[in-house]
Amino acid sequence: MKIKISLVSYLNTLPFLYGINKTAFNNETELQSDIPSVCAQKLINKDVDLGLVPVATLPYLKDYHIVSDYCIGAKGKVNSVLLLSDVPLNEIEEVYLDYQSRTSINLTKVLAKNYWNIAPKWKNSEAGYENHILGKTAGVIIGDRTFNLNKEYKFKYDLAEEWFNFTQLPFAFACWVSNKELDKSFIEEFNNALSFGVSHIPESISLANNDQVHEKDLLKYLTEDIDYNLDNDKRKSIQLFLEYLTEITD
Ligand SMILES: C=C(O[C@@H]1C=C(C(=O)O)C=C[C@H]1O)C(=O)O
Repeated sequence: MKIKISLVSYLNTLPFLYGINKTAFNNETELQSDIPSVCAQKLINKDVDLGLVPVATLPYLKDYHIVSDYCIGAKGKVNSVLLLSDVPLNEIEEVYLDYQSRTSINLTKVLAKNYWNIAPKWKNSEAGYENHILGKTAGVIIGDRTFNLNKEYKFKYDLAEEWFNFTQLPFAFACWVSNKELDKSFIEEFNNALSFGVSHIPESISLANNDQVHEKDLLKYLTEDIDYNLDNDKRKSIQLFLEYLTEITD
């Protein structure tokens, strides 16, 4: 039986995709490409065995295993997870929460409560909500859509940078998680594939099917902004974030 994998459909997963495709490994797997909130739901529902899922999903999984030393993380600015606003933090009254996100929308709540000391009204969103970010209504936007949008707003808060200023720690937005114990040899092979991809970032860009962003900017984003290593500081950061998350009720 093939192992079913859901991975995030954003440009920052190209190195992972490249690694999986370039190794013989893809014969053993069935890949599905989804927005992060759907990756999360599929892993929770057991529609897939393994996923690159938002870390905020972890408390909702009965049995979970972080199977890899790779993640979608950042130390300081990530540039693709933003709170966008026409007004500064202390004037924001409402915040649209990106329907594609699970981690960043919760990170926004954690930072609002513990670091920014603001208590705006949280609003769920659906496709097209970007057009309603206006005046005192701000919005969280993640992923590829931020590349062209962020010039349009006067205030732009980078959530990985804000988290770093708050905790002095890097952040991991998503990591590779299985909802069951997987074969050791599979995990090893899988990590080799990811490692191959992460060490071939320039080549992985050839998979991009996106005219939103120039190749040069994409290379900078994948090599300087995104940090793929799930090191000890990022693991510590995930634990700290999950602790803060238990205090978030709305
Ligand atoms: C940095 C990013 O991290 C993403 C943010 C996620 C979230 O907020 O739930 C989930 C997956 C990550 O890919 C991004 O894709 O821009």
